Amino acid sequence: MADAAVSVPVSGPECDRQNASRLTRLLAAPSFQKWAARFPLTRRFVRSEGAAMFDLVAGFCHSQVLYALVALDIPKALLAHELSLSVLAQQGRMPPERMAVLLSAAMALGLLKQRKSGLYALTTRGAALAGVPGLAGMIMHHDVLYRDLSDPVAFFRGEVDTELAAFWPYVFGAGAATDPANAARYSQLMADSQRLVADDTLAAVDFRGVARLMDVGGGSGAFLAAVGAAYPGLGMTLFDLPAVVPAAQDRFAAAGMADRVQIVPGSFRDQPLPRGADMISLVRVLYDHSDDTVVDLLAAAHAALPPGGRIVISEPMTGGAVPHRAGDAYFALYCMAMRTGRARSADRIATLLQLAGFSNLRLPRPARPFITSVVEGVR
Ligand SMILES: C[S@@+](CC[C@H](N)C(=O)[O-])C[C@H]1O[C@@H](n2cnc3c(N)ncnc32)[C@H](O)[C@@H]1O
Repeated sequence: MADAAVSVPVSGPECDRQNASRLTRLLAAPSFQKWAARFPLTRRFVRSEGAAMFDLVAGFCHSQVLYALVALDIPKALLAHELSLSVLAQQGRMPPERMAVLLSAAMALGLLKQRKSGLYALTTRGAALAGVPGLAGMIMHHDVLYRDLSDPVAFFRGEVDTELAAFWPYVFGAGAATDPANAARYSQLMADSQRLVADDTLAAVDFRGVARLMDVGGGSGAFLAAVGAAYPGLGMTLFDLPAVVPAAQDRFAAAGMADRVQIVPGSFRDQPLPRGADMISLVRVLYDHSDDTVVDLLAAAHAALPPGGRIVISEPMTGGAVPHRAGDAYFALYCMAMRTGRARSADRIATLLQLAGFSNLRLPRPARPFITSVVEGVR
């Protein structure tokens, strides 16, 4: 474990002892906490703050309960049948008393419930675990991020040789991302979770009047297939790495869209983007890359669009000046573990778009910031 010694300046613009001292120190004092926990006007607040603090303390156990449930396929099994402890223990190959601890933990987290008969069933939240596309896959690949975060101080200091970066080999450049098996693995994870992202992007952006949409870094085409289904007259271009795009052919053929889509293999780091589209989308692409790569990519998008052409960025974003849990306490860490990645606020993305020459920026309020947020601009 890395040492956590801190040295702070004793005075000056970087250290305000006066402000920090009064209320915060009072709140932290055990004697004040003891009094506030009993005083009728503060009692409820102190209890709920205590419970919220304990949730943070125990959050890593909650994640592992979730992981075990999914790894043991319990949500899927309970979607098909309500089951007894002994059946679940047998299926999980563990003693019933240990399975009972897991199931009680899942009940405490609101994922399972137990009938009077003793059978276990899914709650509404548990049903999401079984049914939300891509959620199980996302949870299962967290074993990698969990290892990367095992020494969090070293992680934040940048001293960990993170494993997550190897899961997304293109962060090391297009030349490192030529293995089709690896490309298929990450593309499947992305495609599985794309439906919700596409739903929220379609709700935030009006694609009417667009003749051709080019999805850059479009993976195996799940986003274009969703937009193409909603806008039957739309022409489409998919641009992604050569190891990735072959999977898109089958998707578009199965959706009866093959004649509407042009598939262009290539790397936006090494070549200009194809022209001919009047709208470009970048869905969950910018946050994989450093500012330098993003500046070049947005300039390439600007060059590829005609005047009046539109650009849409859709990806999970941070809260900027108002940090939020999904963006700032999850995606920001995830992107950091990818090494080249960086979660950005909508304002920061809007600034980068402006620097690339885009105007008329739109930042619609996201419906579900943990799924995606959107920023739109016009060339
Ligand atoms: C996180 S995935 C997102 C895929 C898809 N847009 C989605 O949301 O499901 C990032 C995509 O960018 C592609 N990509 C990364 N580097 C690239 C490059 N240099 N040129 C073209 N595509 C690239 C990857 O192959 C991958 O499909």
